[in-house]
Amino acid sequence: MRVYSIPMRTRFRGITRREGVLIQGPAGWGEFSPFAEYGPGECARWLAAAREAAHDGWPAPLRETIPVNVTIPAVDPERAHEMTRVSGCRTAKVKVAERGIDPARSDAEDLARVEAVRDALGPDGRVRVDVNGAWDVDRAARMIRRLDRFDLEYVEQPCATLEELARVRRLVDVPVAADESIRRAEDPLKVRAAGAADIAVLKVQPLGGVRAALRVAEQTGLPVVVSSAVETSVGLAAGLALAAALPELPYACGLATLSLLEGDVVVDPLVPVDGRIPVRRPEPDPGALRRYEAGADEGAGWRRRVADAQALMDAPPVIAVTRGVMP
Ligand SMILES: O=C(O)CCC(=O)c1ccccc1C(=O)O
Ligand SMILES: [Mg+2]
Repeated sequence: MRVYSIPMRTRFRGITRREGVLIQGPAGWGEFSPFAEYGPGECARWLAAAREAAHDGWPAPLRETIPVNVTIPAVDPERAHEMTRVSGCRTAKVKVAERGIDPARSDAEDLARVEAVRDALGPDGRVRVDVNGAWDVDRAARMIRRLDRFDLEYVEQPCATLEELARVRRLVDVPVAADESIRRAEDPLKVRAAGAADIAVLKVQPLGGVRAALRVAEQTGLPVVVSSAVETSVGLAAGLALAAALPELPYACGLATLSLLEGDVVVDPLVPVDGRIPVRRPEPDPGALRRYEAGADEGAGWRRRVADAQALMDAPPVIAVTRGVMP
């Protein structure tokens, strides 16, 4: 087990270093990198994904390369333009509604950032925005209409609840994608029943592995966008395996996130070439693992997190009988 700590190039979700654990098993390496605010219950699913990678491997791929979007954090318009241009991607996902700033200023900055990204891509590029649930229904309807001046492919998680997503979906023409409503929900399948989304954003670690995510894809019946949790190439490889195994892949995936990190644990990172990432599984490099090895305190904290998640996974499922959603 190796614990890594890699500085972020750009602040993302309020974090400036990405940390996690890499485990090795007979099938290869797996990544366990839940964000700091996730408790043991959620972490157990992230650990199941790492165990699948290390012990079972993944279903056979149906495609050799995966089209991807560049991910643009809440940066100024000049930086957003530059990041889009150098990515080589023809689809961009722009983060909007950054927390902790005054809404009027945030709305103006979001419009300027999306305008810059549209300018960098030209008229045939695709632009989607990710709100991470920050808007209420009125602000969502108003902002989606204003941002759609720059022609939006879809809007990801405009509001926090399923009920709000369903209302926004009826108010605007831009398709709605659900992310947190799937990845942090007790029952990811409620999204479809609620009529809350046109598209499902699926992430391997929060859903408990490639096979678990494939089951969610099948059961929601919605078109899927595979996205990363901002992982090293070890974690990204699992996302590529999911994208490669899906029967249909109509959208570019959010797997081009390595450029948000200052480095990686492999020597041949999973980065896009002409907007696509080849489906492969690079091995961690001993030198890179040493370079980004976490300090003793962080290492001890992560070992404890793994042990806590492990204990929960091995314990008998106390609530399984009342849930009725077990596969
Ligand atoms: O989808 C992408 O383009 C990149 C991944 C991404 O945005 C993300 C990464 C880590 C945590 C949350 C999110 C998110 O989609 O909200
Ligand atoms: Mg999202």
